Amino acid sequence: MVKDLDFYKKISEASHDEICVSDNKGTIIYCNKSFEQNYGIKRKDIIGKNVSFLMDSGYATKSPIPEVIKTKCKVSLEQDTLAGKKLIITATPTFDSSGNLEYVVENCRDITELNNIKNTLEDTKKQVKRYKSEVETLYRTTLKIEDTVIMNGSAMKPIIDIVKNVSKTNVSILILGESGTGKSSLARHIHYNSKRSNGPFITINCNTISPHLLESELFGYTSGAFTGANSKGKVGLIELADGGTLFLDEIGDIPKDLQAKFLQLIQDKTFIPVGSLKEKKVDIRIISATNVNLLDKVNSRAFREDLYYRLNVIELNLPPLRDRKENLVELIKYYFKRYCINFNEHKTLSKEAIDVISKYKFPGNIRELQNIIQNIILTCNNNYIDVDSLPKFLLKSSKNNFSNSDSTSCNNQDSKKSFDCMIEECEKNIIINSYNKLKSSYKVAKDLNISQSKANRLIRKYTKNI
Ligand SMILES: Nc1ncnc2c1ncn2[C@@H]1O[C@H](COP(=O)(O)OP(=O)(O)OP(=O)(O)O)[C@@H](O)[C@H]1O
Repeated sequence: MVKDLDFYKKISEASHDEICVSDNKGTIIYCNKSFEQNYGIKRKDIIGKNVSFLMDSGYATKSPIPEVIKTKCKVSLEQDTLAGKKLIITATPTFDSSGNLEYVVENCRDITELNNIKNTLEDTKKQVKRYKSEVETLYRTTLKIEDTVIMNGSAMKPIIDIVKNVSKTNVSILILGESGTGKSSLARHIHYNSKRSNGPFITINCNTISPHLLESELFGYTSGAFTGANSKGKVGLIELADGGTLFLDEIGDIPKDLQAKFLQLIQDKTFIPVGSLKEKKVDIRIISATNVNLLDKVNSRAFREDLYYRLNVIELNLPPLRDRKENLVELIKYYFKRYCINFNEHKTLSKEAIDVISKYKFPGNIRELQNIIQNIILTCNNNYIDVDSLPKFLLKSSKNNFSNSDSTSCNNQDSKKSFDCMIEECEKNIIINSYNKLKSSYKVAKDLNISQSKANRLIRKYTKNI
């Protein structure tokens, strides 16, 4: 059925997209209603004028029509109008029966809203990034996570040298050391000195999340993955670490059934959320830490050997504080100054007092040192803190350490006696340190895994003069 001109005019007028037609010289001969809205100009003011009028009078910044006239080909471009619209214009040539250019038909889509959505999305992405870093800052402040890492001294030098070399790479690092030696602090130090420092630093403590929640907390889950799950699904901690560092603390406590999933994560940086069939990829650096002997766990088949070697590309062994003499002195000075500022105290610690404190064995490492320094600042009434103002257990431990070396040398002639004597001295130090720290025979028994009657007997034997 042949339709009349009115029919085509109606269609063109109803079109949400702009339609504009010029002749082969660029003179506008038709435009629909959307054109008026896009450019903020009445049809009567443009029809019969050359398209260049739009640019000359500032209604538009460019037009594809001159280019189509020149090339006789279809041209598309993006443009901003005086009316504040963002448009995508496609101009197509039409030809007469002899192949000569007859008209240029412009079709134009308003993408202002789409563009706004795109900008909002970008803003949201930026905000998410900002929130991530704010959460990290809050987390660090709430948990009073210390940023300063004091790593001077000969015992720490080999570690610092390795850290300098590996910080800029993406290799996996395994940090070993007793509790409180600074494994988490070192992991953060590596992250904040790496190319990933602007990305997130996410810590997962493998023994604090309950084993049946661990997989979904780490790898996330899809909607309806299990009863009680959030209906929208949840992004796991591993995905939150994308672009940054994932710190796996207490790595030795990863349940055996999750170790294969971790192996895939470390090898290919991919994982499958709980309840999903689709693999996800993340860009992460993995640092792990433990205070247990992981090789023992490998030997007893509690820890996968292949996972152990993937985690342990670089191994850093943090020595206990008692083996870091120069570092220990710096730490005493640093924390004394820091806590004096915190407590608004103006106190000084004598050189001799520092010497006595540094002879203590610090079984609880830096964490114990922090407690002892706070205790000294808050319990000592003098502003100048000398040896005689220090807690008794520090003086005792300092004397014990001197007498230790005496007893060893004086018994050198009688090797049997010397050996027994050394064993006794060790026992004495362990009991005194534990009792001074825990102040209860019940806790000492638990700490040292001995019966309470044995703990009582040894405490009586070694502490009668305290
Ligand atoms: N090199 C350092 N200089 C100054 N302070 C440090 C240093 N290393 C650790 N600390 C501080 O010592 C405390 C214990 O450190 P951290 O938590 O890193 O030890 P850890 O070995 O990870 O302990 P755990 O095995 O119990 O988790 C923290 O308050 C930390 O800020």
